[in-house]
This record gives sequence, structure tokens and C-alpha cells, in this order.
Amino acid sequence: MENRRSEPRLILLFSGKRKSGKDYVTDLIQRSLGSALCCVLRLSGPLKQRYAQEHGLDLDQLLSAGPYKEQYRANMIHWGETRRRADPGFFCRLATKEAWQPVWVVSDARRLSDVQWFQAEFPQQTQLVRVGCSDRTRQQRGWSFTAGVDDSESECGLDTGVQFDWIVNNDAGGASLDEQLQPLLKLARESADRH
Ligand SMILES: Nc1ncnc2c1ncn2[C@@H]1O[C@H](COP(=O)(O)OP(=O)(O)OP(=O)(O)O)[C@@H](O)[C@H]1O
Ligand SMILES: C[C@@](O)(CCOP(=O)(O)O)CC(=O)O
Repeated sequence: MENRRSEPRLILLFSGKRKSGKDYVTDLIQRSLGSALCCVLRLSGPLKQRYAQEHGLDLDQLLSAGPYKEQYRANMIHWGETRRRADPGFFCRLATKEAWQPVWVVSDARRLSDVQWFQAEFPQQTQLVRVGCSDRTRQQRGWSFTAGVDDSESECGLDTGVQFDWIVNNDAGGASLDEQLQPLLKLARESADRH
């Protein structure tokens, strides 16, 4: 167990395919709950930071939703996997070490080792959330199938072997996100109230 200023009351551990809307949905949750209650943590944050530093790249662009990061994705995956092989919790620890809010929204679990790390560290607090949408919607958001990325562990590592507590459908023109997120927001507020 890490040395922390305070323990989280709830961790919503999100996963989903590229362009399913993980960032969009987790940002929406954060804005609804406010920054005193909730932070969004990205496991890819410390990864991109170090990768950008080592390779002389633009970190802001790597962190944003545009095409820039896609140019480097396959190489970043490979680079991160080398780190993870030595220490599967490496990026989980870095991403969570400054968090102090009662509710943590982790936007980008990708591998069983990510899920296992949170479930081992925070067995009572961790809830698994899957964001999904059709490939057609993903394509409208700029996705196209890339061999070596979309068939890799980074994208497929949680396709099986995991029981999700919550499923959010983020299809364009699909069920209202606001309505789907209400139970999660309620759970988050109740968990924080017990703080
Ligand atoms: N419900 C939505 N309504 C409008 N735009 C959306 C919605 N969901 C996602 N988007 C847009 O689609 C694009 C991809 O979404 P986002 O970056 O959240 O996906 P992601 O799953 O985090 O993708 P990646 O794995 O590539 O980081 C963004 O431009 C985002 O603003
Ligand atoms: C390299 C990687 O962290 C990129 C994630 O970027 P994003 O969450 O899609 O913005 C994916 C991975 O860790 O396999």
C-alpha cells in the first residue's frame, strides 16, 4: 500500500476502445462533480510525459484528442510495455500519487494488470466502468483500424476476463449520456459524503 495523504472513497476505473469517448465521458463526470470532490487520473499521463521528454515531442499534443498522438501511439505502446514488464504497477503508482480527492476517475485502464493493481490496492473502492460505442461512431470521431494497435493488448487487454460493474453507451445519437451517468454521479456523491 502506498503512503497517501488520504484514501479515496470511490475509484471509477474506465476502459474502452480508442475514440469510444473515455476522455469525453470522464471529463463530463469531473465537471458534474467538481474538482473538490473528483479528479480525473490518466495512466497515460506520466507515460506520455516521460515519452515526450525522451523523444523531444510536444506533450500537449500527445495529451490531446487530435491526430498527433496517433502518429506515435504504436511506439508509445511499445515503450510503455517495456516499463510495465519490469513493474506492472509503474504508471498506476505515478498517476495516483498526488491524488487527494475522495473520488478518483481513472480514464484509461487498458490491461488486466491495471485492473489488478487497483483491485489489490483499493479492493473496496474500485468499480469497473466500460465505455462503448459502434465502430461507425468511432470512425466518425477519427478512428480507423490500425494493425499493431487495434489488435494489441493496449486495445484488447480487457475484452475478456473482466466483469464490468457499469457499462456506458456513448454512441452518436444513442441513449442520453446525462441519464446514463446519473447513477454513477449519485454513487460518487454518496461515497464522498461518507468521507
Ligand atoms: N458523446 C459525445 N458527443 C460529442 N463528441 C464526443 C462524444 N464522445 C466523444 N466525443 C469526441 O470524440 C473524440 C474522441 O473522444 P475521446 O478523446 O473522449 O475518446 P477516447 O476513448 O478517450 O480516445 P483515445 O483512446 O484515442 O484517447 C473527441 O474529439 C471527443 O470530443
Ligand atoms: C501509449 C498509451 O498509453 C497511449 C494512450 O493514449 P490515450 O489514452 O488514447 O490518449 C496506450 C498504452 O498504454 O498502451
